[in-house]
Amino acid sequence: MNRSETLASLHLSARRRLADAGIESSALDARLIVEHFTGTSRTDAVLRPDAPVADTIAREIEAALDRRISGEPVHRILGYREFYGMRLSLSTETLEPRPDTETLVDAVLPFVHETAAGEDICRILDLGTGTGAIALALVTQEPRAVAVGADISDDALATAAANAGHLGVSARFSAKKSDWFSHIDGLHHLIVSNPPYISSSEIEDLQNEVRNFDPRRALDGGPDGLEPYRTIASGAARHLEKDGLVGLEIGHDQRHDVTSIFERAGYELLSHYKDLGGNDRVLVFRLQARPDGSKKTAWQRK
Ligand SMILES: C[S@@+](CC[C@H](N)C(=O)[O-])C[C@H]1O[C@@H](n2cnc3c(N)ncnc32)[C@H](O)[C@@H]1O
Repeated sequence: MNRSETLASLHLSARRRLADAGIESSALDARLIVEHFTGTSRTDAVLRPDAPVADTIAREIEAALDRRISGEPVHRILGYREFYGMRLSLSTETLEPRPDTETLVDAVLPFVHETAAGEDICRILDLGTGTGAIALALVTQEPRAVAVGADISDDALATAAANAGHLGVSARFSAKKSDWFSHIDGLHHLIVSNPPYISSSEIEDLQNEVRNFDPRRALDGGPDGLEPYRTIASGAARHLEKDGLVGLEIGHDQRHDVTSIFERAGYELLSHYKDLGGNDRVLVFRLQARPDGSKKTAWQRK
């Protein structure tokens, strides 16, 4: 790039560099990078194409394009990713939240609203919270909801707490260090989790962008990818309110395995959901045992 750049020339050269390097999403990634480092929007690119861009900024963009070309995902370079309409900061030990995970939020949100309407509160536990994505989406959508976001990573917990602060929901979100349930107290109406669910041996086959930039601890579900589900199935009942639910993201081929793990632990599958790509992605369970004969709520009968 030469050193007397305008917004339009930078957009064009960035797009060309990424396309020439064979980056699949070159147009989008180039736009996101240029907008981020110049602090401009799509409207600026249309209304002020000749706006001059300082050399220092052009050099930052060049460095970001180099990182993208060497395989780093664009949102890692930007340091944030949008999830459920929120801008969430990322850090070294957080997974980039994925659009598929929004399916889990959509699946449990009606229950969160219903519980909050009936109880004036809905207590949520998000196991393996990462950036806080799932818990923060739920508490921002339901003002009476409160959430504990648990993770084993200090870095992830600090990031989740900072994200809660930026979203103005710190009073209703607490980040808690816990090895799954090890440091969790109290009863929750809803337990949600998108645990690591890739088998250890499959991790080496993942796309470079996932394997090299998402933290291994966020991906590795043990020898068969199911270990975290076994741990959650065996511990959840001690932390669930009566009539509480467990909502889980799963790998596309794990519906039957995860269902039998939870059925063996005394749960029944209430519903399952596919992601936008048509893959099995979310399971919602409730405890089978109902010794007091209490009825399912309207939401649970749907
Ligand atoms: C697939 S990521 C999900 C992150 C986030 N919930 C999301 O959906 O974007 C799994 C998360 O589980 C956390 N984790 C891994 N092992 C854990 C454990 N033993 N106890 C608690 N959290 C754990 C990882 O640090 C990571 O943040």
